[in-house]
Amino acid sequence: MDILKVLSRGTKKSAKTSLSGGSAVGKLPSSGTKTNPQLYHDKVRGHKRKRDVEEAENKMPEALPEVDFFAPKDAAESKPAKAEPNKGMRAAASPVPEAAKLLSADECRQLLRSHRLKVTLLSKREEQHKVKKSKKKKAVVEVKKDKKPQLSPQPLESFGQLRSTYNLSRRVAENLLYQGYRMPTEVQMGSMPLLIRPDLALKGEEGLERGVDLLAVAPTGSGKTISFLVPAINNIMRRRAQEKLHGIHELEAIVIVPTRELAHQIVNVGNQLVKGTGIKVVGMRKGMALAAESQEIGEESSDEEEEKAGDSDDDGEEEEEKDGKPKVVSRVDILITTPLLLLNFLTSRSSATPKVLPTVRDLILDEADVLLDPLFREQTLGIWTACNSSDLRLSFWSATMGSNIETLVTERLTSRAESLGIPQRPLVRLVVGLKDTAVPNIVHRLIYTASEQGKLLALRQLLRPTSSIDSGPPLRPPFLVFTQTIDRATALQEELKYDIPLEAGGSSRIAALHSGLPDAARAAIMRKFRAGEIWVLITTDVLARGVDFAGVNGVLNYDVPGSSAAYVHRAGRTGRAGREGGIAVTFYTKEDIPFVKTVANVIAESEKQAGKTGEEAGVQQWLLDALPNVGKDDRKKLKERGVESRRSGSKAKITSKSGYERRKEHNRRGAIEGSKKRKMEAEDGDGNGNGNGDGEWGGLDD
Ligand SMILES: Nc1ncnc2c1ncn2[C@@H]1O[C@H](COP(=O)(O)OP(=O)(O)OP(=O)(O)O)[C@@H](O)[C@H]1O
Repeated sequence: MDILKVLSRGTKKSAKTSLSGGSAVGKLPSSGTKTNPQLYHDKVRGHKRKRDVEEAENKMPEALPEVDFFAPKDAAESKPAKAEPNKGMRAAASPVPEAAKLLSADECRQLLRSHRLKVTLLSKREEQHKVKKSKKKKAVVEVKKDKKPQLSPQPLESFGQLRSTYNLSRRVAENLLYQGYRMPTEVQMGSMPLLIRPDLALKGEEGLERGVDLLAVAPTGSGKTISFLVPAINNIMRRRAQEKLHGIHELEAIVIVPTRELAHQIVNVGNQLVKGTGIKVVGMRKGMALAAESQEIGEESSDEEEEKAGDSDDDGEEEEEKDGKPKVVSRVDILITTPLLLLNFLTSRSSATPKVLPTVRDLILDEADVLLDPLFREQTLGIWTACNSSDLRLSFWSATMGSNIETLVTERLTSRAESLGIPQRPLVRLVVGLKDTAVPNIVHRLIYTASEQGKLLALRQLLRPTSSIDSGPPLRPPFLVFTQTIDRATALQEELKYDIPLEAGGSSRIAALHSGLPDAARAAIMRKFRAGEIWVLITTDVLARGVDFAGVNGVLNYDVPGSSAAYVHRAGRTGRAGREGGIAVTFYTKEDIPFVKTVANVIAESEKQAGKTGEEAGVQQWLLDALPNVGKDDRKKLKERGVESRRSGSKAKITSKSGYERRKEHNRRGAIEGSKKRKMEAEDGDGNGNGNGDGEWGGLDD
């Protein structure tokens, strides 16, 4: 069914011409056109880069799997033609090894610079001096007066190098290639060598070649997930091969994420990458227990149960434990969890002291800035403390990272080393592009709608454009709509559910997902949205971070986000992996004017980065000049609570009914309830009605 045609029913122009002029449709993220996932592939680098790309493409096996962006992962798996085109496919997909070759210091520097990759050593001054000295011994370090030293580690030029130069497990390399990736994204270029073979990536850097802790800041949708999963998997395999530990399972890596949806997604990606390696990637669930120190090991779960836990390839519709007893999962190598779930297990009452996880060597914080924000901080730090191995390697990942988070991480690493009496591992920061800006390949629109009613009208117009593209930016389904609160998400869904024509699926095409829903309902909605059954998904910030819907064409901030970081993450749900044509629209009303400059600034900065000026820009200079600055206190309040008037009261309501209609409806409801009550009281023989009754429903306060 043609979504565009149905949604534009009743318009004079054809869907093709009236919506976006035909050719633009081909460029939408949902069209699945192959794109270059590298965001910064400027032509200045010219011939060399171009040749690299051609080489990478020539090396690809012919029978690559097709990517169907909306196929649910399990459905895609079950289609033999797509999942395993022929038996020899995996063998054919083996990456072609390239001769091991390291770039010179100058080449490294040039390549990193051309991809806007900046690598900085963030360790203590004494350590910097050490590095400074090592410069004489041909180290690749630039130390400028008071500035932190820049490093130029070996960048990953192609996935083939992972095998040849960095000795990645053949199986993992094949699994990676089988995903259909052709070339590494910038964050993969910068981080994978550092995490897989620091001795090679940082050859010549005294004190760094034994490994570093990493703080990586890279745009949304730039492939951070495999950047941390592949090294984590490979490190487990390498250590076990070296120590001749075959067929064992031990919890060696933990990935902490802020939401269940993101956890399920990472489990799915992990399961693709560990196929055939014997490694188990498991998502933490309520009531699940792990083999941890100071814990009495209970009855082991059956293999069947473990298979289920490890191989679930969905959005998390697993069954909860039925008997209420915790299930001991002894066969876990990599655990993906939200902070509270794991902390609850570590501090559960079954043991007097909190449990520790001494076997964990890799602790990964995905969306680290939110995990270390006051909201999650105690929980995250609790897990960090429980991982007490002296070999622990930490990595922190996000598209946004405030300097307060950097300071917190640095201090924590120092105090951890001191309390365990171990040398502090150097901390390296990797930044792709300009920190804290939105992904450069999307379009931004900031639209003034004056009032709440105006927002509804504007959204209806976007859903069913009736004239030309001048009437609004081309926001095409499937798209996400973000509201400030759960109540508003639910109300907006109620309001819009009849806006999609019945023959197009009607109300089933629109859904609301928020943390107030049970797990199973959340998972079902995720699955349907991925499958293309839901076209408009209304949500809160619960889906703002990390969640990867490859073919989402746009994002609508129905309510302004509470911070610039929230804007970057919400907008980043479109334009994933370098896809062009994504759009982020933000509505604002009179009430938002005191706060909207935060968003306007981040849009302006992102567009400057992307080289968009003048007419192309979503925020004009005059608007930036006209909007009032947002004070520090207001910024804080906005981040914590959003726009106050939208939390409760009449302004918080989303409805197209007038105040008069709503009062009438409310009174009618009240009258029915009152009459029922009176009837019941009469039946009970209490004719006085206890003084309640009609007085309870005095109408709405507007
Ligand atoms: N080298 C690559 N080439 C093409 N696509 C890639 C590559 N690496 C990852 N991807 C795809 O890019 C998409 C985004 O990846 P991922 O979810 O890891 O992004 P992210 O950087 O973690 O984003 P966010 O900051 O929103 O969490 C995924 O669909 C993934 O399959």
